[in-house]
Amino acid sequence: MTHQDTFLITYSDLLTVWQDWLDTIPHPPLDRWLKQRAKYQKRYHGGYRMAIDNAMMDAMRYRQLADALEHSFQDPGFDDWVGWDQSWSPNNSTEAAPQHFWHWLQLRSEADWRTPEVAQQKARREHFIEFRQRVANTSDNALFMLWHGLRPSWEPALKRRAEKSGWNDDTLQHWIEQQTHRPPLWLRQVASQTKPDDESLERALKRDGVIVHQYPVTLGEHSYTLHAAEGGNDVIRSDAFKAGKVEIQDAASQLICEMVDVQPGQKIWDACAGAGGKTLTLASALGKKGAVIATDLHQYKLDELKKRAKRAAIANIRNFVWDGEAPLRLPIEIARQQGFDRILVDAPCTNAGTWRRNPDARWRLTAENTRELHQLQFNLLDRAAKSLRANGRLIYATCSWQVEENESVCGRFLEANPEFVLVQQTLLGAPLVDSDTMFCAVFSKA
Ligand SMILES: C[S@@+](CC[C@H](N)C(=O)[O-])C[C@H]1O[C@@H](n2cnc3c(N)ncnc32)[C@H](O)[C@@H]1O
Repeated sequence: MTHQDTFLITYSDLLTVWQDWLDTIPHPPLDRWLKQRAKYQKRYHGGYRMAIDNAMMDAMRYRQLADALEHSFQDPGFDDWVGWDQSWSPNNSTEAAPQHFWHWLQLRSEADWRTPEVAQQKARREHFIEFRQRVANTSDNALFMLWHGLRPSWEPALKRRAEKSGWNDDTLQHWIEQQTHRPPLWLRQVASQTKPDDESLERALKRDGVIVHQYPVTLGEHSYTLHAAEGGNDVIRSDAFKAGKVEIQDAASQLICEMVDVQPGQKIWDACAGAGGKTLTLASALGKKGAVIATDLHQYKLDELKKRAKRAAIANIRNFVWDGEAPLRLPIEIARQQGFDRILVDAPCTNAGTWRRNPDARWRLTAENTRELHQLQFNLLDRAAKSLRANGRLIYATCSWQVEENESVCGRFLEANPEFVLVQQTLLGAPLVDSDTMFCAVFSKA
């Protein structure tokens, strides 16, 4: 049963929340905006708030498709979706009037919203069924992508991804289908540095009514057991979470940390640490020996990292701002050992691999933005690399599937830094795992 089944959303609420979001310029990330909004809109709480949030996420996924359905309803033979996409913009779409927009969305997401009758309702429903049939029978990737909430003009970039990762047509289609729904909430057990772990994650969370499932994942020659919460909404209210025994971290992020291959006693630099999702994982993998230096462009993110480290009782993290404009001035103990043993560059990116959780991020993807990020990613990797000691490992990661942000950056880096060798580069997460899609490359230095 979905939340829409239980909490019937009124049309006026759908319109109000959506219009408020459209009027908030520049558009903030939708999930953060919804969370903020819920603080002062007390009317939307509990299950009703979740139903509204889900409706907004669906609207975000299928906003282009709703316009396409309206367009093809007015012009039934139309099929040049790549051409149509080029003149479509999420910021000035004029195709579907609000009542039609929500009608198409309701059909696509099979939701039980209380929307009003629309003119030609029967003909519209028939058109929708016929369109869905066309998608089921099509070999046209552009139409298939449109139906699953992806812009048809991204097809060449996705094809490049499929080629690089050796995906066949079924794998590509599976990845496209995955983009229509959220992955589960992935969890990581935090190894305490002060107390031995006395119980499993499953048992600790079960007391608070959260069911945890185990998933075996193989990465190269290694096998790992990852955990995901069923439903997941109660995790942050659980005692285990409050006591810092469990962190929420996507499966692909956890696999990136595995690829860092932390060994006790090492000195690690997490160069784009943000609020420290990966820093905490690396620091707890070190145990009591070794240290992580966490840097980021933004102090406020590092402040959040400090709070999280305190909650998890992790003491071997130092942090300060690094803006990536020049190589890092090495702290004295790192200079003494002639550089870090491991450097992770978890670079800023388009976040194209996180569209399942953040459907709004897809409408911010542009070729220009990708080009600018490619340059920034290369600069950060190239400058961070200067701080690695001989025989150390440099790890480059993004949460994007785009070749231009990943393999292309790595290729350019190798050309500029012949003392480095590429050990491995791979996409992590979806389509193989039900999670976000990320990229990770490991370099060693002679
Ligand atoms: C992908 S996020 C890092 C996520 C983080 N590692 C985690 O696991 O939660 C990229 C980070 O790079 C930072 N960043 C952006 N531009 C930067 C720059 N020029 N120098 C250093 N960090 C930068 C951003 O503030 C952001 O926190």
